[in-house]
Amino acid sequence: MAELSAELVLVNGRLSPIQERNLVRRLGVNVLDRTTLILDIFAQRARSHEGKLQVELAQLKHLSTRLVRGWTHLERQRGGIGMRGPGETQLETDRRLLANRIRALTARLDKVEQRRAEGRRARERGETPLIALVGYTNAGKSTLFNRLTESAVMARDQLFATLDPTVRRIESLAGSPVLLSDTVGFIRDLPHELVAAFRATLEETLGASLVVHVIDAADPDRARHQAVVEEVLDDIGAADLPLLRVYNKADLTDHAPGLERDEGGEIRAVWVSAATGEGMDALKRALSERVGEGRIHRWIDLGPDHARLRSRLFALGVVQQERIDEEGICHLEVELDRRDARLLTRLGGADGKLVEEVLLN
Ligand SMILES: Nc1nc2c(ncn2[C@@H]2O[C@H](COP(=O)(O)OP(=O)(O)OP(=O)(O)O)[C@@H](O)[C@H]2O)c(=O)[nH]1
Ligand SMILES: [Mg+2]
Repeated sequence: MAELSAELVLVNGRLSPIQERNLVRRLGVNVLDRTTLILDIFAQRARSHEGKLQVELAQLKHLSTRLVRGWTHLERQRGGIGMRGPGETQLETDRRLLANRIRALTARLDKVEQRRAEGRRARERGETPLIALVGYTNAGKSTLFNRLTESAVMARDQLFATLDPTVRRIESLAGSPVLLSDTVGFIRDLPHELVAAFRATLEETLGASLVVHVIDAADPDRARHQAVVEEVLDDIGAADLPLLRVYNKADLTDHAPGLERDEGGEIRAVWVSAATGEGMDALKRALSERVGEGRIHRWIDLGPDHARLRSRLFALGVVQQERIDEEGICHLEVELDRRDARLLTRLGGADGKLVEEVLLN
């Protein structure tokens, strides 16, 4: 946390134009607000093509809001960013060029995102369950990811060490293969431009069968950071996915590594140290116990009045086999996420009721 907070003391909050100009003079830089700073860090960390595009786009969008709002007083001091058209002030030229670049980047990002969505759908069709690691920045997600996959994703004591989602296949975690994803860390008061920029990345999480919330157990701000992450999950619509809380860095606390269960025997949390490897067996047990939980695998019988439901199930690609008996009743073997089943209840009427009774019970 140290890296950013020293600078934040200086720049947090909105500055008046006069304060801003004085700071520009004193420091000789234009990096003056929290968003610009975070974006700067993001720009240094982005590795993938998509990550770089997302950061550049967010930077330009942010710059353009500042051009409109607060930069007129700096107009004469700056060189500007391109050739001035006839009768244009420098500010107008800057705005026009920015708008062009933003459009071009948006178009390129749309394409990249489309390709990634296709990849995600292909994965879903493949039906290998996805476990998504999420958590506040610096909680230890990448270290844990490396432990679980025995791979070497960059783990560092710095904010946003990971910007691009990484997905690996683990052959034998829950007895059967699973996919594990490591994603960008969340942060308190993430400026809304950034939430928008990384929405696509965060939405990877929505495809997960199990969300693993990695929490830095030794963080003095633990409760607040934990709440922030769960609010963001709520925001992107991931609140009703199965969630497992993992308290990492147990080595820095008095708490023993291992499983915590509630009175009903349900796993409440797991304490681990990704750094020392303590608690990893307990974590693996918890993951395999919980990952199947969000899946429904059963037979459903559909009469002729359930044609709509039948076609929706086929469209979702969740039908494993179909047998039609002499009375014309379709017996379908389906395997799907509880979440998808819940969405199907929106069909309402007899279809919704059947989903409720047969799939969700
Ligand atoms: N003592 C201790 N340190 C740990 C543990 N797990 C991770 N760390 C350290 O915590 C720091 C952050 O770890 P990362 O794995 O990069 O954290 P992250 O959540 O991926 O961070 P971002 O990608 O920035 O969101 C690194 O210095 C790790 O070495 C642990 O169990 N114990
Ligand atoms: Mg990381």
